[in-house]
Amino acid sequence: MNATTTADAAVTSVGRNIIIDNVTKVFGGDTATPFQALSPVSIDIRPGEFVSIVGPSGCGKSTLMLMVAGLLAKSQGGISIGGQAISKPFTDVGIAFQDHLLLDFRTAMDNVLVQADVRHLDKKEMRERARELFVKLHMEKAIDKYPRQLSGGMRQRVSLIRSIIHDPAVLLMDEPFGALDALTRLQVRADLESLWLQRRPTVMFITHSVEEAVGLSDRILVMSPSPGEIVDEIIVDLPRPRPLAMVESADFAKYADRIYTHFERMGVLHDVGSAHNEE
Ligand SMILES: Nc1ncnc2c1ncn2[C@@H]1O[C@H](COP(=O)(O)OP(=O)(O)OP(=O)(O)O)[C@@H](O)[C@H]1O
Repeated sequence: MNATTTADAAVTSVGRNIIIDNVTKVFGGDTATPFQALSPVSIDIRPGEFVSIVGPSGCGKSTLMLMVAGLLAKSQGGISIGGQAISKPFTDVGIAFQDHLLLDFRTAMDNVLVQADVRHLDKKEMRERARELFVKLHMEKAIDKYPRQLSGGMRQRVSLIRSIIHDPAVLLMDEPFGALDALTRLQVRADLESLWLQRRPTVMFITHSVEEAVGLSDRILVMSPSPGEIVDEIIVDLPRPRPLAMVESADFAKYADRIYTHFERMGVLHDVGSAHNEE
C-alpha cells in the first residue's frame, strides 16, 4: 500500500518543495545568556506532501515554522521553498494558527476575502471560490454572520477557508485545532483532509495530537525536548481519505504507539501503558 494510492492522487499538486538544511536558532545570541531553541534540523518536504511535526512543549516547533515562513531569522543553515531561498516573509503561503484571528467587524465571507484584498486578487472569482468552500464544509449559513455569531469550530473553519482560498503552494499550520473541543476537532480535521486533497498544497502541520498526526500525515517528524532535533521520521502508509473510524485499525495504532513510545522515553508521558489516550 502506498500513502498516496487514492483516486485523489490524480490531482495535480499546487505544492512546492520545502528544504530545511541544517537550520538552528539561538535566541539572544548577542547577549550574555544566549538560548539555543533548535539544534541543527534538516528536512526535505516533497511538493504536495503533508508533514506533521510532533514533540514536547518548548522543543522549537513553532520557532521552526516561523523561520520557514520567513517571519523569524534563522541563526544558521538554509531554507528554501520551490528553490527560492527564504530570507523575508514568504508570500505564496497560507497560515493557520490556534488563534483564528478573525476580524470582529467583518462577516465570515469578508474575513475570507481579506486574502483577495491584501493580495490584489480578483474579488468576484475569490468570492465564488469561497462560497464553494463554505458549501463543502457545510457552512453556508455562516457566510454572512460575524465571528461573534459563530461557534469556535465554525470560526476555525472560516480561518481554514481563509488560509487556502488563494490556493497557496504551502500551508503552515501551528496547532490550528488546539482550542477546539474534541468532537469539533474531529470534524475540522476531516475538513482539512478533504480541502487538502482537492489541491494538494505542501503542508507543515504542528500538533500535540498523535491521532491528528497519524490521521492526516504522509510523514510525521518527532522532535526531541529542547533544543529540538528530529529523532524519528515515520512514513504513514495508510490510504486516503482516512475516515475517523480508521483510528480503530491495527495499522493506525501501530503508528500512534511508535510516537507515544518516544514521548514516554522523553518523559513527556508516564505510566500510560498500552491504553494511550489523547491529551
Ligand atoms: N522570541 C523568543 N525569545 C526567546 N526565547 C524564545 C522566543 N521564542 C521562543 N523562545 C523559546 O524557544 C523555545 C522553543 O519555543 P517554541 O515556541 O518554538 O516551542 P514549541 O515546540 O512550539 O512549544 P509549544 O508546543 O509549547 O507551542 C522555548 O523555550 C521558548 O521559550
